[in-house]
Amino acid sequence: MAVESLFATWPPYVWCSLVLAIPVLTLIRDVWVWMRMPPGPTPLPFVGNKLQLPRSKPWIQFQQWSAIYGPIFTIWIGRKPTVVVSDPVIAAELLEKRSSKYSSRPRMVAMGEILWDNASVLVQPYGKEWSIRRKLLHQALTPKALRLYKPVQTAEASRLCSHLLGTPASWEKHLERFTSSIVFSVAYGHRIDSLNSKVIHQRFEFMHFSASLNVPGKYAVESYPFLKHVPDSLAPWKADIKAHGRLEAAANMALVNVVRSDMARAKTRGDDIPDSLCKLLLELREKEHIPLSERDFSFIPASLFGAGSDTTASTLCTAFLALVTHPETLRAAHEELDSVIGPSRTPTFEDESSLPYIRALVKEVLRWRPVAVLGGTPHASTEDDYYEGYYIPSGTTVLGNSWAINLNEEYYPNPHHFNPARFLDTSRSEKANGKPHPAKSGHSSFGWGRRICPGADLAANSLFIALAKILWAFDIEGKKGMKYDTFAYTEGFNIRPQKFECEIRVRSQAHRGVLAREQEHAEEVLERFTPFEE
Ligand code: HEM
Repeated sequence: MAVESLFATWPPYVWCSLVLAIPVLTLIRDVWVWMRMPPGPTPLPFVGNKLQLPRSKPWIQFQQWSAIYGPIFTIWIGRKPTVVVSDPVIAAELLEKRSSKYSSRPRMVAMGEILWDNASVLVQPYGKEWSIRRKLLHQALTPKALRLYKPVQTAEASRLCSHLLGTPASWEKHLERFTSSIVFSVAYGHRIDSLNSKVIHQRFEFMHFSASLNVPGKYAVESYPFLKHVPDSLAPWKADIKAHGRLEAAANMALVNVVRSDMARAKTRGDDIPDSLCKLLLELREKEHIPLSERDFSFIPASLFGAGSDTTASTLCTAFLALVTHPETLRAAHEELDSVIGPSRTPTFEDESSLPYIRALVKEVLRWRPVAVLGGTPHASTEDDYYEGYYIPSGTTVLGNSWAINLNEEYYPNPHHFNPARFLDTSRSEKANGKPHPAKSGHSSFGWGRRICPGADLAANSLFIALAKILWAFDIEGKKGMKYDTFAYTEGFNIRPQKFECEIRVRSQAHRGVLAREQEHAEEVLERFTPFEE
């Protein structure tokens, strides 16, 4: 008998049982997995913990759950498990020591696959395509390459001080321009003179659009990825995303072409053009085969703005909030700068090793309020694994909750107290200093293992030079009678303090004179980095 005629002879109750059996068996499988995974809030069948997740600041709820369920717990988004880690040692064990299993990203169909067509290193799954891009980024961010970028970082920091001197009330905008200009100068060898430049508007539009795709539940394609194969004519949402993707790719390629023509002019007319990440990669591309299309190649320098500008600016905003609310740290910084540098010049990178307090202050800012509050983009596992007897199936999303990790009392006693000194004397007792953190940096704000932020040293250099010069030049204090809330932060993947006002005053006329002199020198350095037009 043919199979079809066999099915046709089945009575309806067999069909009904079969239809019922699918969800029941799925549920039994889910319960079986759930029972073996790290414990967490009890999920509902098929819905998971979706209804228990707060709309606002989930990292706080996650921190509270870690107090109940332990430093590694599971939550379910529908039928997909997410393991949340709140302890730096466990994060290092999974995401670093076992990084061959935990270095992928959860699938992001709308953003990673439809918009960017898998060109962006940030959301790319672990594998060959990712490692080609990652290797190129490393090649252009080696310690030697980082030294090439220091003059522009120094000059931009002097310029930042001069802007703060002129219009202190616009301090947040000045910080944003500073980090945007560094990112563009490092990526393409062109500076940003104003946040109104076209290129900045365009980048912000791209960032807002990609962020708008990442809203849970907005696109059915995230739960049913086969929908990405529906023809564009039947899926206007998809055609719209693709159109945005084409615009972004064209803009990225246009920026690479700017550098290409700079290099051509340097060859033919001997123009003196600055070193940039894009230039280094184009030179490399001339020497060796890089298996990336023109479009895919152009996403590498472009990744610097999305990943490095807002994060660094937000960290500087946090530094201002910390200084305003912990004035004793401003006094300690002034003491160090006055004794090591004195009043007749501002600090430079050469002074870094003689300024331990400023270096500790940079680390403490990164720890105190981690901008990538949930560890940036989540990791995903690619093999089944066990941790302390708990099962972690392949395909699990793994979130390092940087908020809970960086504010973990066991490692950082009195964690909400902004105290750079905790990074100064690491030989102090565990009671005074907390348990030692597994990373050399002493915090987890740049992520973990093979996916750790490739721009960490570049960002740390920007933070150091900006804060060293600002602290040398200014008093930063709270406004009289104004109350400051150190928990008032924005929502989103990257957080920054909600807008606040503060007093920024130059420390003396002598300091003002030095700033003016150094500003002149900075303009000379920056001349080579011709600005993008407004
Ligand atoms: C204070 C500033 C910054 C912070 C706090 C920060 C933090 C992070 C974090 C937490 C991650 C995810 C790491 C992980 O998955 O384990 C990340 C990834 C990344 N960051 Fe940064 N970042 C900063 C600045 C920069 C800069 C200046 C660049 C420019 C080169 C950059 C480029 C990237 C890229 C390309 C990735 C994706 C890496 C990958 O998926 O393989 N970041 N960053």
